[in-house]
Amino acid sequence: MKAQTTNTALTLPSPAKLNLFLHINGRRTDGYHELQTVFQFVDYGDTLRFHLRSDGELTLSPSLPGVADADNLIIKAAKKLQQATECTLGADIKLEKRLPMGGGIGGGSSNAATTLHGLNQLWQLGLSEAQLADIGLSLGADVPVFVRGKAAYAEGVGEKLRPVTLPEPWYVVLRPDCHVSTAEVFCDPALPRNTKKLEKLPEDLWQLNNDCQKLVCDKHPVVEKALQWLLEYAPARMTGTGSCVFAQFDSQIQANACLAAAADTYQGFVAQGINSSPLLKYLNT
Ligand SMILES: C[C@@](CO)(OP(=O)(O)O)[C@H](O)COP(=O)(O)OP(=O)(O)OC[C@H]1O[C@@H](n2ccc(N)nc2=O)[C@H](O)[C@@H]1O
Ligand SMILES: Nc1ncnc2c1ncn2[C@@H]1O[C@H](COP(=O)(O)OP(=O)(O)O)[C@@H](O)[C@H]1O
Repeated sequence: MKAQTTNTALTLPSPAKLNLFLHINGRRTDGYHELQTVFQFVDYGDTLRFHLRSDGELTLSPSLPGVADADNLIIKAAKKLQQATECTLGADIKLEKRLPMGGGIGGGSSNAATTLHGLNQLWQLGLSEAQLADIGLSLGADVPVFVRGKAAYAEGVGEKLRPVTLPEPWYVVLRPDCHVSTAEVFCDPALPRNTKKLEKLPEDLWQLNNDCQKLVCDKHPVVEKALQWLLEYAPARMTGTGSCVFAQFDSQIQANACLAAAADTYQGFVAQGINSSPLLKYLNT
């Protein structure tokens, strides 16, 4: 993506993330779950273009199918920022959506984080990354890691972040033809919620699990099928609460070959794991 920055317009990337493992350690009194996970970004995602308006209005185009603009995390993030800073400026926002929705790759949360950074810059608000991450947390547990832009070992509800340096392999990410709601997974009585807290991250994260995987695979056979298909090729697992599944490869050539073999049956993409979000490169801070 080419950087296009003027005083009145700004184009920014909005990458996906993978949860390399996901442990659920307990449930808080507010219903949210304590978890441990490692987030890594991939060099594949949406693009957002912000154009300054002086009248305070916020517009989004195109709208997402099935999501009212007022419920879109992009508009919600922009409104939160206006409220937090009493800013009277607005923006026309264009969204180029590539990431599947409800796939556990954090597209909505990433869009929210890119919007917070983008408008902070366009409106010259001068909020710190920590202030943006705080606003982000009120929009979703996954937003802070996208605001910080560093691969991280996360605890709490996903907001206590410690940057980690991971290998940057190639991934095939497949999107089985089903939408999994994060809230539904966390409400399910069959979800395991008492995995013992790790004291220390092991070197090899493949020896850990995604605690949501079995439940989602049992409920959605298409997810189980896609996972079994990938496992024929490489170590594979589900990301977040699904439905996307991913497999890890040493080279882009191997990953492309796997995706090509999947193409008749599954939609998906190849991307490299990256420890620093491409968003950071475009910010003035
Ligand atoms: C669990 C993860 C792993 O990355 O799942 P994915 O959404 O990526 O699949 C995320 O942290 C999700 O983050 P995010 O998608 O921002 O979640 P939120 O909008 O805050 O919450 C959606 C719903 O999930 C439940 N929820 C979410 C996070 C958490 N730690 N405990 C929960 O119980 C809550 O019931 C909440 O109503
Ligand atoms: N900008 C957005 N992009 C994607 N989804 C959004 C957005 N705004 C709101 N949503 C809603 O959030 C839900 C979860 O989206 P997403 O973040 O893509 O999935 P996940 O949390 O599984 O990774 C979507 O199904 C959609 O209803």
